[in-house]
Amino acid sequence: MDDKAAVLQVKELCFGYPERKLWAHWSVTVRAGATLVLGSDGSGKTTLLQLLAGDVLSESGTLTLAGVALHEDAPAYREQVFWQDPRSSALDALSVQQWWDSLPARHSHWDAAALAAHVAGFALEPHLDKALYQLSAGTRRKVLMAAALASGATLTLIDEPMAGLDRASVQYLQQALADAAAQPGRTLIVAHYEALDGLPWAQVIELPDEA
Ligand SMILES: Nc1ncnc2c1ncn2[C@@H]1O[C@H](COP(=O)(O)OP(=O)(O)OP(=O)(O)O)[C@@H](O)[C@H]1O
Repeated sequence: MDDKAAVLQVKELCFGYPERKLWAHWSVTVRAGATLVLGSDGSGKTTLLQLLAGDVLSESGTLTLAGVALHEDAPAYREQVFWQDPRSSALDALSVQQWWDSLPARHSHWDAAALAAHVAGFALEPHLDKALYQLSAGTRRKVLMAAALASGATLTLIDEPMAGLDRASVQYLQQALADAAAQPGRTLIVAHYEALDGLPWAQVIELPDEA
């Protein structure tokens, strides 16, 4: 692979939980566009996204995003990343609009026009003043996807995008993901348990099943 096209380089990553070794000296190069992390339940998809976000630190190895190494300048690395764990309750008390309003300060390429398009595409208008804890799982997921897509981040990490989505939203999401992945300088890494046909994956990273 041409290293000039590499956006994210993972070298010699080692990480595991006490009862589950997940990566031993694992290396991968991710290019711009959309990459699928494919794995069954418990294969480590969420953990990998947390590591790539710099949210969980590896035991050893290096992560370099657009030339910035996590171990050398963690704030500059993290500034380039959009990651929100869908299972986290940290944002529960905020309204949808309050959470979104906090994001342009963190993401310098935030695209307000794109967010407005995603509000329409996911039919989110009636939910903007509700607190996140009041939302159904599917609506919460759409709120998160709208932010991820509008973030303009160099690296956007998305966990299980289709969970709880109605058919119309799945179709909208597929198109919106493809459009975001075509934006110059953006890399989207999407974790899912099956192939998600219909998206122009630049790369597929398969994780082995839990032993
Ligand atoms: N904080 C933790 N402490 C200990 N073990 C953990 C922790 N988080 C995850 N694990 C274990 O690590 C493995 C990978 O979990 P992870 O959630 O990353 O997988 P996943 O592919 O996202 O699965 P799922 O889709 O079921 O969430 C599993 O065996 C899980 O039980």
